[in-house]
Amino acid sequence: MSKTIDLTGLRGGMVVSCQAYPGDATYGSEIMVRFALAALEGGALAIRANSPPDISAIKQAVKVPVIGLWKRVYADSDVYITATRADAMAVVTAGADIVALDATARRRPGGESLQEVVSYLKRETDALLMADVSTLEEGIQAERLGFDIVSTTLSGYTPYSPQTSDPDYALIAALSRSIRVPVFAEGRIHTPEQARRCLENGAHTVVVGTALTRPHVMTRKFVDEISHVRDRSQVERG
Ligand SMILES: CC(=O)N[C@H](C=O)[C@@H](O)[C@H](O)[C@H](O)COP(=O)(O)O
Repeated sequence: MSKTIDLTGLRGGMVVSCQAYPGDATYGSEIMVRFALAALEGGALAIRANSPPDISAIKQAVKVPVIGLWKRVYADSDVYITATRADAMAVVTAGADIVALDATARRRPGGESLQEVVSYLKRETDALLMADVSTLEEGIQAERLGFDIVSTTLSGYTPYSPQTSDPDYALIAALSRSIRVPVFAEGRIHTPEQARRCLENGAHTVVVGTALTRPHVMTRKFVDEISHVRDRSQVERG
């Protein structure tokens, strides 16, 4: 699959992000493939995945578009989602149809500029480019640089964007009014109602991760919520 991917096929639909970190009980490419297959059974139209091994395993198991990224920590930069040209190329080589990259204006590892990375990928690959942004300005700039999709992924994860527990509906709406490329709503979408509200605010497609593919995080949310009641009833019982 290459640039022939028709993004209109994803309009109004859902992407499931299948990611786990070393140490998670769900860590490992085989399990990510299972999550991806389950997502497709449920009607997801594409998969988002992290790291070349997971991308390649999922690509072999599914026919839908795969959005790939590679999260890596660099000592000289806060950028960690497909931070370098080399990381982006590894994602493409693993088979991603769409490469997601941090598209903030922050300094990148080794001082590479976002513009250089985008120009290089446009010249050397057929993959579509998805800009993970945290503000309206970053989204507008990403469209100017030639990104094919802008996603609200990083809202709440840069120090200068709103830190909320909800999806950033305001950013989704502002981007949808201001740019022509498809706007994906991503980040803290935990319920079907929230996903629907993202679309009602202008999102082209919604991306859901944690609520579906990080069961330990969701379990913790339940446990934390009910623990207040349990603590109270224990105090009352003496
Ligand atoms: C900020 C960051 O690093 N986001 C990552 C991007 O790939 C993933 O950890 C998220 O799971 C993904 O964006 C989906 O969001 P949520 O898991 O909230 O549904």
